[in-house]
Amino acid sequence: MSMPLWAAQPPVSVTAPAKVNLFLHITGRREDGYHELESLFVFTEKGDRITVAAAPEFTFHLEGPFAGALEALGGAGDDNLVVKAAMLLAARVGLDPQVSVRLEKNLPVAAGIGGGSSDAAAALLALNRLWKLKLPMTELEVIALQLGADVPACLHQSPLMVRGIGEELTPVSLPWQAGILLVNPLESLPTPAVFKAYHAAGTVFDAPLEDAETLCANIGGLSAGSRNALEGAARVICPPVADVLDELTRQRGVTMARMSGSGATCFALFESLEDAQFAARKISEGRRDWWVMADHVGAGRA
Ligand SMILES: C[C@@](CO)(OP(=O)(O)O)[C@H](O)COP(=O)(O)OP(=O)(O)OC[C@H]1O[C@@H](n2ccc(N)nc2=O)[C@H](O)[C@@H]1O
Ligand SMILES: Nc1ncnc2c1ncn2[C@@H]1O[C@H](COP(=O)(O)OP(=O)(O)O)[C@@H](O)[C@H]1O
Repeated sequence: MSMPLWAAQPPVSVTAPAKVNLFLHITGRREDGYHELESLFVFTEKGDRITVAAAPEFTFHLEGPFAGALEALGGAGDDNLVVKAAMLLAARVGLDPQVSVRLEKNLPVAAGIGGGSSDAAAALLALNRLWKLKLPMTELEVIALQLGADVPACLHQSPLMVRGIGEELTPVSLPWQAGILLVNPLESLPTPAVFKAYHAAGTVFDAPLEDAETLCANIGGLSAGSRNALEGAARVICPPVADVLDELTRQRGVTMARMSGSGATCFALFESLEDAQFAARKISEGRRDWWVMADHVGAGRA
């Protein structure tokens, strides 16, 4: 098979960071069953890693500490969101997907931190560069939404207010930065199961916030004036969520602790990265069966 013109390009690598919902309100439900959200998304620096390179034919290679977990959930082949993203983008621009795609899976799977969504978004960003497509963000967002509700937001990799089912995006500039510690009890929690439990517990939708930007301007206000609407449901179907939150709340320098997305990953914000790293060491010593990751979040561009 002949090689395409862009075959001389060097490989492109893009990090797929963890997405953290600092708050997650559910404001309604559409007729197709999807929920309308109001949520503040922030992104870590560390995450999965996607590398794409020109190749004679399409290949997909999965590696990293959570490759086995993803394989067990059936995500090692054509169902991987990275593969789907590559196929969708190639079809959209009329190219043969002659590309090798490598995914280093460092983030836990089905964990409320959008690993799959972030991988799909990173694959779109990487291929947009490798294939020199220069598609604008707005066009990538339309393709991304076909891959999952969270995928358009994950293209941005910086703080956003997210509404609708995930397609209404407002970049926010947070006047603070914080250390963050993510902890997952290593029980995967599928998103649809959590939404189902949320309904079983009796639905009370959150009212849209009057001034979300002011609420997010400081962590105290954010903690007191918002919540994760799925946390109660996740605690019921996955009791270790409560243990993780108890452990996080107990750490030195914590300013806020909460679950992210549909769980089971929970996060704590700290005054500094050092405090988050200290707590990471302490928690991993006591709970070797949990996944922990310290990083920092905040700021962002307006
Ligand atoms: C809940 C959130 C919050 O950020 O995150 P995660 O916990 O998945 O990380 C997201 O909205 C998840 O987005 P994403 O993971 O892309 O969802 P999709 O694959 O599109 O949908 C998975 C399932 O979740 C439910 N779903 C998802 C999004 C939404 N706004 N309403 C829903 O009801 C539906 O049952 C759907 O079948
Ligand atoms: N690259 C990928 N990484 C993670 N999960 C993936 C990927 N591709 C497909 N999936 C599937 O998507 C589902 C949700 O995974 P993930 O995005 O990690 O969850 P969450 O949105 O709760 O954080 C999993 O059941 C998994 O099988």
